[in-house]
Amino acid sequence: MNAVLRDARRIVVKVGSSLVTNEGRGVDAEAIGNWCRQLAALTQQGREVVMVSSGAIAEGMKRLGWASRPKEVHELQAAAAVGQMGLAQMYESKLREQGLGSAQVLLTHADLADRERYLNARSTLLTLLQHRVLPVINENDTVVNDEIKFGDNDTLGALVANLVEADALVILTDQKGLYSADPRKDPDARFIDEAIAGTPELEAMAGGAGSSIGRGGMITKILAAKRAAGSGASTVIAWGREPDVLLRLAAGESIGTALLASTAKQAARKQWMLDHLQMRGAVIVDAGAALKLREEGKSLLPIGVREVQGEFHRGDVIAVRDPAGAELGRGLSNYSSAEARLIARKPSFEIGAVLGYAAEPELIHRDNLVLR
Ligand SMILES: Nc1ncnc2c1ncn2[C@@H]1O[C@H](COP(=O)(O)OP(=O)(O)O)[C@@H](O)[C@H]1O
Ligand SMILES: N[C@@H](CCC(=O)OP(=O)(O)O)C(=O)O
Repeated sequence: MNAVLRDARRIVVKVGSSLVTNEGRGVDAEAIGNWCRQLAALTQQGREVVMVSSGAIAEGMKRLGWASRPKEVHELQAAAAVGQMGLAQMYESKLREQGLGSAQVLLTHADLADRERYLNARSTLLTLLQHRVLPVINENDTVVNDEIKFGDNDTLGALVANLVEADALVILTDQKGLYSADPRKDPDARFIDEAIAGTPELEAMAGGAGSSIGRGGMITKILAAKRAAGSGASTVIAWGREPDVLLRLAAGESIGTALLASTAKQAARKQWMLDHLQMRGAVIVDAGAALKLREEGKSLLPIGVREVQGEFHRGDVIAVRDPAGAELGRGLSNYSSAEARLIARKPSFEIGAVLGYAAEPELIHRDNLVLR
C-alpha cells in the first residue's frame, strides 16, 4: 500500500516527451485521452490536478519534417512554438471530452525566480483550480536561452509543485520507475519501490536520458523529487502507459517508485520562505490583529495595519510587529509598501476603490505567514 497519492488533495502530474509523442512519432492522442480520462476521475474525487506536459519540441520537429533534433537553440525554439500548438490543442479537446476546462500556462525559470511573478503565477494557477479548470503547463521555450532553461520538465514539475503547494508530484515516464542503474544498460538493475527523497545514494543510481527524445533522464527526476520534498510533496515515478496508473495510485496501489518527503507540507513551505527570501520592510499591526494572527492563525488584513515601515514590493518578505514593536512573524506581502500605506486601516472591500484594482483581500495570506 502506497499512500502518496491516496491522501493527496492537490497533485502535479508530469509527462515526458517520449510518452506524449510516442517516441517522437507525433502527439499520442490515445495516451493523452487516457490520462485526461483519469484526470477527470481524480477531479471527480475532489482532487485538484495540474498537468506539466513536455513534447512541444518533439511534436514541432515532426510537423516541420525534421528527422533529427537541431543543435541551434533558435531552431529548437521554433520547433517548440510549432509543436506547442498541437500539444495544447490535443489536451484541450481531450479534457473537453471529459467535461473539463483547460488552460495553457507557459513558464520560465526567470518567472519563478522573481518574487512578484512567482506570486502572480501562483495566484493564476490557484484561481484556475478554484474554477475547476485544469492547467496544462510547459516551459516557455521561445524566450529562454541555454543558461536559463529548465531544459527538462522534471525540474519545472517540481517548481510547480512548490508553487501550488501540491501534496504529491507524479512523474510519468517510459520506465516502471527508478532502478539501481539505467535498465537500458544494466540488465541486473534492481527496482526501487520506495526511498526518502533527497537520499544521496539515489543520485548515484540515476543515469541520463534513455531515448533521443527525452532530455533529463532519471537524475532530473531524482532531483525533482528532492526539490518537491522541500515544500513537503512526495513524488511517485511511474510508467505512463501502465493501465489506469493515476487511478490505481490514487486508490493506494503501489505502482512505480515512491520518493517520500520527510517534512510536513506547511512546515516545509514556511522554512523555505525563511531560508530563501530576504526581509524588506515591516508593518505594525494593532492589538486586535496581533491576537487574530497569534491565537486564531488568521491572515493579516489591511484593516489591522497601523504603520508601514521601509520600502518593499509585492512578493517581498516583511516583518509583522505588534504595537510594542515585538516581531510576531514574517510573511510574503501581497502589496507594495506604497500600496500598503494607502490601504492600511481600511476594510478589504475598499482596496479596489483606493488602488484602482484589488489583488487579494489580505495583506499577507496565512499560508504565506510564519509566526515566531
Ligand atoms: N536508474 C535508472 N532507472 C530508470 N531509468 C533510468 C535510470 N537511469 C537512467 N534512466 C533512463 O532515464 C530514461 C527516462 O528519462 P527521459 O528519457 O528523460 O524521459 P522523460 O521524457 O519521460 O523525461 C529511461 O528511459 C532510462 O533509460
Ligand atoms: N519544453 C520542452 C520539454 C523538454 C523535455 O524534453 O522534457 P522531458 O521530456 O520531460 O525530459 C518540450 O515541450 O519539448
